[in-house]
Amino acid sequence: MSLHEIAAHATNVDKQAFRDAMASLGAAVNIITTNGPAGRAGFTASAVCSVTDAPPTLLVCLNRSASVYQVFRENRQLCVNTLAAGHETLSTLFGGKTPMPERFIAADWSTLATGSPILSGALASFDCKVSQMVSVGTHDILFCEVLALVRNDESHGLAWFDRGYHHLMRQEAR
Ligand SMILES: NC(=O)C1=CN([C@@H]2O[C@H](COP(=O)(O)OP(=O)(O)OC[C@H]3O[C@@H](n4cnc5c(N)ncnc54)[C@H](O)[C@@H]3O)[C@@H](O)[C@H]2O)C=CC1
Ligand SMILES: Cc1cc2nc3c(=O)[nH]c(=O)nc-3n(C[C@H](O)[C@H](O)[C@H](O)COP(=O)(O)O)c2cc1C
Repeated sequence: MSLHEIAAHATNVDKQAFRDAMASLGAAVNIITTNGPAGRAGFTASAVCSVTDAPPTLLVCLNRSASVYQVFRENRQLCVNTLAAGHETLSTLFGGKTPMPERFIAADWSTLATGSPILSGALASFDCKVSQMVSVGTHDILFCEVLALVRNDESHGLAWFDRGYHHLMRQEAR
């Protein structure tokens, strides 16, 4: 019996029950981009989290069956672009099935340290090198060390909650 089979037998919680419960965890929405020897690619991700500030590191969970997987695996550098209110259409474009050139043509991009695309108007863009990749089930966890970043403190935020987009308003100036 493989480790995966043991894990599947050890729980009575099926995939759908897990997803239904996960739909109640609100999360930031991000477009993860890369450019390098393997080419340019990008996808939408809510599975992004801060790991440590020394060295500044975050993690991104990427499904190994995604069309973009090999490009990210080979480039080993990426940018986490945290989306702002108004980026819903862009998020859906990068959320699957759309050819890569059509995804990128829909917005303005620049570069910072690694050459990965930095999205104009993102709330924050974290330009990173991938320091470690760990496989868990269907996904790889990419640990990403932040080499450079830019912030935009003007726009409101965007959250993915209950399978839909929601705007997060900034506090009034205090
Ligand atoms: N971590 C991931 O890989 C995520 C994938 N998605 C994908 O986006 C599409 C739309 O998602 P929803 O409308 O939120 O409905 P959904 O019912 O597919 O997912 C509900 C929640 O379950 C979690 N989830 C979904 N698929 C997952 C996966 N393969 N591995 C780990 N967690 C997963 C996420 O927290 C998601 O928001 C689906 O195709 C889904 O697979 C969405 C969010 C996270
Ligand atoms: C709101 C939202 C959040 C998503 N979060 C993730 C994620 O965290 N990890 C992941 O591997 N895929 C996630 N996906 C799915 C990927 O964006 C999608 O599989 C990716 O664009 C690759 O699609 P493709 O294989 O058609 O190119 C998410 C999709 C949406 C709409």
